[in-house]
Amino acid sequence: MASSEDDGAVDEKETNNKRRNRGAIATAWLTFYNIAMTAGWLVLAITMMRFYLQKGTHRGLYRSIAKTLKFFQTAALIEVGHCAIGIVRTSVIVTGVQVCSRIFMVWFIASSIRQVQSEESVILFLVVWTVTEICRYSYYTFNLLHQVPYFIKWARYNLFIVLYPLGVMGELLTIYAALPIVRRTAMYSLRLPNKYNVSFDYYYCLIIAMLSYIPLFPQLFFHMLRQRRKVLHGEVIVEKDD
Ligand SMILES: CCCCCCCCCCCCC[C@@H](O)CC(=O)SCCNC(=O)CCNC(=O)[C@H](O)C(C)(C)COP(=O)(O)OP(=O)(O)OC[C@H]1O[C@@H](n2cnc3c(N)ncnc32)[C@H](O)[C@@H]1OP(=O)(O)O
Repeated sequence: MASSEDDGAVDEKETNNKRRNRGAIATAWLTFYNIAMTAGWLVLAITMMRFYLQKGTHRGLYRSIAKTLKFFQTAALIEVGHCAIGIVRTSVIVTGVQVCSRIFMVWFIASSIRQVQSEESVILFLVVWTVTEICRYSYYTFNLLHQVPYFIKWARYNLFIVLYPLGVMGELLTIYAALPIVRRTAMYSLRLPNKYNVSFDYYYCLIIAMLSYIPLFPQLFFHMLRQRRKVLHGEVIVEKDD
């Protein structure tokens, strides 16, 4: 039977092999990608702070950052590609759900429904996403350089305990605020009769999206708790492949 020391050695070898297998080009690309994303979210943080300090209100703030937000949040789709081609050791499903739900919030709620843009809940999820992403992408960058300052590691694997529920609250309250507007305007909906003979009601689609947080959010949260135990406490966690 293999001893735990042997297991540890095998584990370390596997990690080194995976790092070596990633190759210099992939590492260079990931470093560039993470630096660009950290910079993008820093720009968003600075723009939001400047807007609030100058205007003294959150009204109009969303419009001032909409383009930058759409660009950098949509660019996160590349991460699903990273997982799919195996250059980062993360689940395609976990990353896909996280990224797609954010893209949905940005494109199909906050940017499409002007009336919700001045809701406090929008500012809540924007601030939470911004803090999270600055910590996450800077952690990945330093990790690739094998020099992670402890406070960044600490922030990456502790802040989410508070920020994740707050972000979810901001997102759900925003979708909730959108419901009456969507119902009134019948936006993105297709009513019968029509030449395709298909009906689609965006209002019910939003209700289903809200309900889907119930099974999906705990899975994302517990995934992060497992990552936290692995990174901060060195626990070896055997994850099922996708
Ligand atoms: C389409 C209709 C949708 C309808 C709605 C559906 C609702 C679904 C509910 C979803 C709720 C989401 C709510 C959410 O939006 C709210 C918020 O985000 S609030 C803010 C707080 N959020 C967080 O803190 C997010 C935390 N979660 C995550 O970070 C994600 O789980 C994930 C992005 C997937 C990251 O997890 P991951 O498994 O990657 O863990 P690690 O970060 O520890 O990374 C593991 C290893 O991979 C390496 N890695 C990963 N990415 C990179 C990269 N870009 N560059 C380099 N390396 C990378 C990382 O370093 C680790 O490597 P190693 O093990 O060698 O250290």
